Amino acid sequence: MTFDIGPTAADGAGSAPGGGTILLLGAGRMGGAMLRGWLAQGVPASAIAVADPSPAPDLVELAARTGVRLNPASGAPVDTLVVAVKPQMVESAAAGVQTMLAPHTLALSIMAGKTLADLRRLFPAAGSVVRAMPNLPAAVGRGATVAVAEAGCPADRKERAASLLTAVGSLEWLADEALVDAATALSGSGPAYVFYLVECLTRAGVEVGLPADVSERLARATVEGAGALMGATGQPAAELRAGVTSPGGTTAAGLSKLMADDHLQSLLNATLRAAAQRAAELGGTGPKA
Ligand SMILES: NC(=O)C1=CN([C@@H]2O[C@H](COP(=O)(O)OP(=O)(O)OC[C@H]3O[C@@H](n4cnc5c(N)ncnc54)[C@H](O)[C@@H]3O)[C@@H](O)[C@H]2O)C=CC1
Ligand SMILES: O=C(O)[C@@H]1CCC=N1
Repeated sequence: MTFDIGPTAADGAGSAPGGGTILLLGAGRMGGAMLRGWLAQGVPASAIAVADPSPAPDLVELAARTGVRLNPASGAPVDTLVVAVKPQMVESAAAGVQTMLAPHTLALSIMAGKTLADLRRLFPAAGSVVRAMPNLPAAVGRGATVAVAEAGCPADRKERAASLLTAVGSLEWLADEALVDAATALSGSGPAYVFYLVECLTRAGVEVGLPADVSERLARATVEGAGALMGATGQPAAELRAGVTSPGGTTAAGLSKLMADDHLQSLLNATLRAAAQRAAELGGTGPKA
């Protein structure tokens, strides 16, 4: 059985984002979010196949409903291979897709830590490789992604990568691959820091007397609303903060604790350093755990 998912970009296939055939290797939280974004942006389901040995029930349902191929037998090369497995899994996952790589194939990775050199070693027959780092808000079309292409990557391959990445949010191309681990620490991992802030605000609300359920609703709505306001106005964060802070008021009293001695800044500096360091460790053949 061949891996028959329609015409290839080399055949002049499709004007949909991404164009040509796509194999998504790993469709968990991030891969699944990207898949949903592509479908929402009009990438034909018939052009997409997913390889995942343990697909979640909602992914199985999505594939059945849309016609995305789930775990078809391997065969003919694809135009774009999107690598969305855990970095610790990629050595074994890569072995199964070697026959789907050809000079017209773009290997687009979203794995933390794995470098362009790693990708070149893992997918030697792919014509081009691009390393990207999206984040989980891609699930609602609000991802923030950075990407870097290997030297000499043709413009049309970068455009193909860009169309798949911008289907789920914003994209910044980085000229220096060394910055990807830093961006991973900030925007890749960043949503978790924000969710933790909501958890902490909830507990702090309880500490000052609010019922837990009220506190959680208020904490969530505050972070959602502040983010939406920042997005809608485009104003600098410091300006927006000043707008909340009446001289001698409650916010100034609260911030006098939050901003004291730059504790939070130091903590975030250490947080990003640790995350970037971990990204660096995940590169190469990487640790197993
Ligand atoms: N979760 C996040 O917020 C972000 C994750 N990433 C990157 O995305 C990648 C995936 O992360 P998640 O989606 O969070 O993980 P996940 O665990 O939700 O998904 C990984 C998927 O890979 C599948 N898988 C395992 N072995 C496989 C194999 N041999 N062949 C094909 N599929 C296989 C699993 O069944 C699972 O569905 C990682 O490399 C991570 O660094 C990047 C940005 C953000
Ligand atoms: O925690 C991780 O390794 C992945 C990469 C960025 C967000 N999640």
